[in-house]
Amino acid sequence: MAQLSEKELNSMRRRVVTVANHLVPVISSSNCESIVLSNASMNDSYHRIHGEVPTHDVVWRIAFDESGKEFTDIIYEKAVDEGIAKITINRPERRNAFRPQTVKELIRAFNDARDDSSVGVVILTGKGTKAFCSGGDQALRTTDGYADYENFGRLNVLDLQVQIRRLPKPVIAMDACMLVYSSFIMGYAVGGGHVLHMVCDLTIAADNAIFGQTGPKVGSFDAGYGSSIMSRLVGPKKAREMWFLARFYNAAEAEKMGLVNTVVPLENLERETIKWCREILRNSPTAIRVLKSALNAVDDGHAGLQALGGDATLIFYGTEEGNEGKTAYVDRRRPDFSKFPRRP
Ligand SMILES: CC(C)(COP(=O)(O)OP(=O)(O)OC[C@H]1O[C@@H](n2cnc3c(N)ncnc32)[C@H](O)[C@@H]1OP(=O)(O)O)[C@@H](O)C(=O)NCCC(=O)NCCSC(=O)c1cc(O)c2ccccc2c1O
Repeated sequence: MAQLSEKELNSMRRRVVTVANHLVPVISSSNCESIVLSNASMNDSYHRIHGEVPTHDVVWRIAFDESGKEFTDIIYEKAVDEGIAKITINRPERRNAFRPQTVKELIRAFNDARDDSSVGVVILTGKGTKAFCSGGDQALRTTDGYADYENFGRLNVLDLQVQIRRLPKPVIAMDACMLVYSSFIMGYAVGGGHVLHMVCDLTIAADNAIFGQTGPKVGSFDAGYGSSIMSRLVGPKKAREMWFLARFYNAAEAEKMGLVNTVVPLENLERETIKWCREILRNSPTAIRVLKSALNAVDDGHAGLQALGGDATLIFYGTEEGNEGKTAYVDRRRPDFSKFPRRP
């Protein structure tokens, strides 16, 4: 066999490292232990230049909305010197069930996170160790939705779902739910709370999270995103199973179904979620923005095209060609587009 030159050997080594870099660390559903990437796979030029994702603890500070109003049903925080916002549903005594007020506050916080250009990723989670969110507060259900301080009902969580879907920054559901109950452990992202995590871009689940729809058991259903996005995530047959039987699924089953991105031990949940945030924040915000709208576009019809089209306009405004049109208008002269190529 012909001897390989040193150059060929180096080239082969580089190819092996490149392939290794595309291997994703596997989380075993049974024991949820991370299989750590070998050092070799981190020895490429990207990692040499960028180094490891930092693992230091986040320092959170309480945030307010643009009018400085205090929140009652949620906790809104931003990481000091990092582009991460965290929104926590704060009704642990109701398993973080939401009422209209909760949803109004969530909408204000998400609006703020969208408008704050220092924020690049938003985490949505639930307070305490027992639930991410158990959906609409059934004690406040009326004949026309959910009512707290008003004389009419609302289904305003539907507006929140749309807001998360269209937010031009990734939203990560952090399912930190754990309930130590006698000798077994469980936690809940169910009903409208389950829909909220599905609408988020990514879901990182604790190993003891529990997922499911309850609607048909309590005389309710989400025939909007709760059905269509679920069908996309888990496939039409599983979606029917989830809705018709209204069973609960553990984190390993949810991962297998494609409902969540990864499952980690509860004690690592926030650390892992922050790591994902930091990895995202290293990347081009515009690339991520356009990718989010592109990934949604085909399912979102006119609204999806509008978001993707808006991103194209946003980028075009930053070009010399786009600027020539505006400048000519302001200067009251004819625009000269002749210098711009008509690309193949
Ligand atoms: C989540 C549970 C499985 C947890 O069970 P567990 O045994 O651990 O705890 P308890 O059941 O004892 O609950 C403790 C405490 O919390 C109260 N609580 C829990 N969830 C809710 C809730 N959703 N609403 C009101 N209160 C809740 C519970 O009553 C206890 O209070 P105490 O005073 O007794 O201590 C279990 O709690 C559970 O199954 N919860 C109900 C889940 C559910 O059915 N959610 C509603 C589904 S429908 C929905 O969410 C919905 C909302 C919308 O806005 C829509 C809009 C448009 C279309 C569809 C919508 C929709 O379907």
